[in-house]
Amino acid sequence: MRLERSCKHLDKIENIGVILRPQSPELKNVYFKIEAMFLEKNINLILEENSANMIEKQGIDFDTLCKKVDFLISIGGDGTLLGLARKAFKYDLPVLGINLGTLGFLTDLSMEQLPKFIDDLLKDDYKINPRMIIEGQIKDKKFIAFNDIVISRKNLSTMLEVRAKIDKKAFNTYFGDGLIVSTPSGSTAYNLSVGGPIVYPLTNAFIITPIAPHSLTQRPIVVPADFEIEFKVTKDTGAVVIIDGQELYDLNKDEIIKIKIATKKSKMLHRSSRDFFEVLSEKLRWGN
Ligand SMILES: NC(=O)c1ccc[n+]([C@@H]2O[C@H](COP(=O)([O-])OP(=O)(O)OC[C@H]3O[C@@H](n4cnc5c(N)ncnc54)[C@H](O)[C@@H]3O)[C@@H](O)[C@H]2O)c1
Ligand SMILES: Nc1ncnc2c1ncn2[C@@H]1O[C@H](COP(=O)(O)OP(=O)(O)OP(=O)(O)O)[C@@H](O)[C@H]1O
Repeated sequence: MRLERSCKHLDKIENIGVILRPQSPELKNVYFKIEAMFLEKNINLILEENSANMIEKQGIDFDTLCKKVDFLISIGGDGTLLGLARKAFKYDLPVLGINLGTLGFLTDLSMEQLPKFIDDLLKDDYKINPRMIIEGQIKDKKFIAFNDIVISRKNLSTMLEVRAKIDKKAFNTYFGDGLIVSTPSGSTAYNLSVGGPIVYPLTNAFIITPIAPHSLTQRPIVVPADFEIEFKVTKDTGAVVIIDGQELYDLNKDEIIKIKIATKKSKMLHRSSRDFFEVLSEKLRWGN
């Protein structure tokens, strides 16, 4: 398909690391089914230790796991895959999502599609898409986001005032509930709910979308991937920064959060037939 880019394929497929959705011991039987499907093709699954403990199996810690495996599988929903993609990023390992969650927008495969996918995998028929990652920094604390970084008001009864600079030049002051800085992959998450644009996942850009802005002219803006952005909360009303809905930091008055696109990309393993517009149609009911 046009615009599709693929990373280098895997050198070998012998060992795969597995992470299960937390607090879901009911995934035990599903895991055994998946393990049997891979074992039949002489591929070993190795469980990460927290997932293993949850279903009373043996596992190894995440760092050791990443040194042993050829790629990683998340079994759960989008949240589990997001958590895994963020952790796998520094090891440069591709991640595949098997969907046992509710929406499963990012997760590629259903249990029904898995047997064919394993056959295709062994025929080198799959794709590894590069996904843009956002890097954020507040003082010395650095973090990464796959979907989005949200600057949100902490106090429900007051409005947030956030000054924004692009490439060190002031460009806007946002008044409202906050704002979302989203990657193209994250554009279909919170960004979409507050009226932001859907951006094709492999586009080289990121999106700044105000949340409930108190001005009719405040609109989402799509900016090139090499811009560096800074935000500063200018009133003492209390603000929080939320990364992919999973990590949270306070942002005090006059503290600066710096945001830019990481030079490295995250790697998502997909069926070669996966098509973004089909996902929109199936999951978001486009055209229905
Ligand atoms: N009002 C909202 O829509 C809202 C509010 C808070 C957070 N979020 C989103 O939730 C994300 C975290 O997801 P989660 O699954 O861990 O939490 P969650 O379980 O609270 O899920 C939020 C929903 O967003 C979906 N989702 C997540 N990433 C997506 C993506 N890239 N494209 C389309 N849908 C996606 C999930 O499947 C789920 O249905 C955050 O990154 C943020 O974007 C959305
Ligand atoms: N590694 C993780 N770190 C933090 N939270 C996580 C992690 N994995 C999963 N969660 C959280 O657990 C909850 C449920 O997980 P998940 O999103 O995978 O399932 P779901 O909600 O059934 O599926 P979906 O997100 O596709 O609707 C989510 O709120 C998610 O953010």
